[in-house]
Amino acid sequence: MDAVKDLEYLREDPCIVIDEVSMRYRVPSSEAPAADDTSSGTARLLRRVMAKPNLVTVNALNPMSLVAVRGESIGIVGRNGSGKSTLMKLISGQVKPTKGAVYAVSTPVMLGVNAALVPELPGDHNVVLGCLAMGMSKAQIAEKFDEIVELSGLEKAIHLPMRSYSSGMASRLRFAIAASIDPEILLIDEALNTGDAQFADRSKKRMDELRGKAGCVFLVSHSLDTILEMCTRVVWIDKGDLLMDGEPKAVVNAYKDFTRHLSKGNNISAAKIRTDAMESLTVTRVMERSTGRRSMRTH
Ligand SMILES: Nc1ncnc2c1ncn2[C@@H]1O[C@H](COP(=O)(O)OP(=O)(O)OP(=O)(O)O)[C@@H](O)[C@H]1O
Repeated sequence: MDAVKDLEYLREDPCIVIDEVSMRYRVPSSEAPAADDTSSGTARLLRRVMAKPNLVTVNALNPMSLVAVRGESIGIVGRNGSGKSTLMKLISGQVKPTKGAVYAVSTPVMLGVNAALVPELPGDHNVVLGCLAMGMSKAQIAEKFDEIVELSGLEKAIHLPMRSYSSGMASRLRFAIAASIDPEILLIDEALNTGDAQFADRSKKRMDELRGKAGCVFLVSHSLDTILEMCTRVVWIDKGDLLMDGEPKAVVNAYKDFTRHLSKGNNISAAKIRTDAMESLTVTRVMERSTGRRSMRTH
């Protein structure tokens, strides 16, 4: 991820600039490519299983630009597979875009996944490792250690190897480690939230504190109430396309309307809502450095 050096040239006070970013995955597919395969049933299936898989392209995100300014809490909504997590991974630098670039004023922290931990080591050793990986000094780790262990709620299990943890316990530890720093850019992907009810309460409290301190927050959630409660701006993505970007109520209502039509089988009216949303989108363009790096929004 590149740092933006000349941010003062940009409109407003950006934390993140997403410049014409797109993401394509190449994945093996078992679908038979050969149209001339006339064999049927098991013979065809066997042929497919034995054959070298053909690679297909998945367009996870089509080119899109966004500028997130300081003080914004941006919710990302969309159907399953629409590209929300991919966008978060691009912002956090976990994956590189196929095209375009993401610029950030500081390293974005994705809650719960950034800590690279070692399953063979006990939880407390992993706390130290995870904190070092996030760039904390020994003194900072010593200061935060008890807080992290307490937030994880692992109690005596903190001394056991991580490989003996349930997936919920492991994600609690990762969350507690990641939440120990106060990032300027905070990313929360609700899909990663696998803790139980008691932990959900504790993590929500810490998340609220972090949101309060962060310069800018991105939140992916299927809970539209959570989005409305927490966000100052909402982005709707569908099948890799940016459809809407704006005031939370307006975007959430349009998205709800869209899914309501889809669930009733009104595909044509749902498609119209999609087209209308896309046509009235105000597109962000990040202009070339030679013209003075600026972002502007045009219809
Ligand atoms: N590592 C990967 N390799 C190949 N394809 C991927 C990969 N990750 C995601 N995809 C594909 O990219 C598209 C977008 O996926 P993504 O996980 O970003 O969607 P999402 O909006 O977060 O979905 P959900 O709401 O179900 O979590 C999907 O078609 C998915 O199959």
